[in-house]
Amino acid sequence: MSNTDFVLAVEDLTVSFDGFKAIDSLNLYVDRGELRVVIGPNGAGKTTLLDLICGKTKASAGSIKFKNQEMTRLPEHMIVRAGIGRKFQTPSIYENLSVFKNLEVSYPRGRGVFGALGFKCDEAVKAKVDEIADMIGLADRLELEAGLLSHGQKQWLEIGMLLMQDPELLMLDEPIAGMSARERELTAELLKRICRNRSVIVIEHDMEFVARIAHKVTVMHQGKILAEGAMDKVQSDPKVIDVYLGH
Ligand SMILES: Nc1ncnc2c1ncn2[C@@H]1O[C@H](COP(=O)(O)OP(=O)(O)OP(=O)(O)O)[C@@H](O)[C@H]1O
Repeated sequence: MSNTDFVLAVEDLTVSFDGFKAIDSLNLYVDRGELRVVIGPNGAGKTTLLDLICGKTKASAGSIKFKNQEMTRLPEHMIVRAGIGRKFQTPSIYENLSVFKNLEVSYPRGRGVFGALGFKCDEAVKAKVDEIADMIGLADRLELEAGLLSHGQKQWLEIGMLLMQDPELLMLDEPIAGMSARERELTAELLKRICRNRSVIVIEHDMEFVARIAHKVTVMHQGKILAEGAMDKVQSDPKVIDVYLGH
């Protein structure tokens, strides 16, 4: 494929586990500044797709281009460095460190030879922490121990930790699981702010939330794309109703 303006271009992507194709010749194109939601029944391959993009799982065949650079042969840390951030379902914050420290240690400079926790905070890092804390709504919680945050706030902190690395593509797996209605609302607002200057891929089952945030929806089924487009178009697609929404 020639160079494209897409931030992410996935082509003919396939991964087999013992002969079973969890992802089967899949094509996916994500624009800069786009918020894409991936939906589909259990086992459709949604999580596996994100695992492939972030390098956690290696493709059997096909191509994943991020800003026109091939990712499929890169190790995970190089993919992170290229600008792809991934949040898993279970939060991985440092519970006994403050919100400030959690953000500070996530600044890329902190991963040096002295270890993540050892480096000195300078003004640039502090400014970044303040900017991100503001974005995730935790500016007035900076000194609080992260373990004392609410479930929703912990999820936002983890998103903030990813944002400290300024990813151009952020991928989130079911970000509102276990959240209250108010936290869901705030998360929708947060995601809208985040995609102003980066692309976001979200896996989600809650259709009300999907409708609120998605620019475009991709429906997966059996490792392939069943439908793709605007939410209202996808929602009224008989194929989608048949395999997913009708259940
Ligand atoms: N490492 C693996 N080894 C073997 N099979 C796997 C592996 N990872 C995923 N699979 C299989 O691939 C299929 C797709 O799984 P995946 O978790 O990607 O689906 P999903 O759409 O994210 O589902 P859910 O909505 O339940 O999270 C499933 O049948 C799963 O059992």
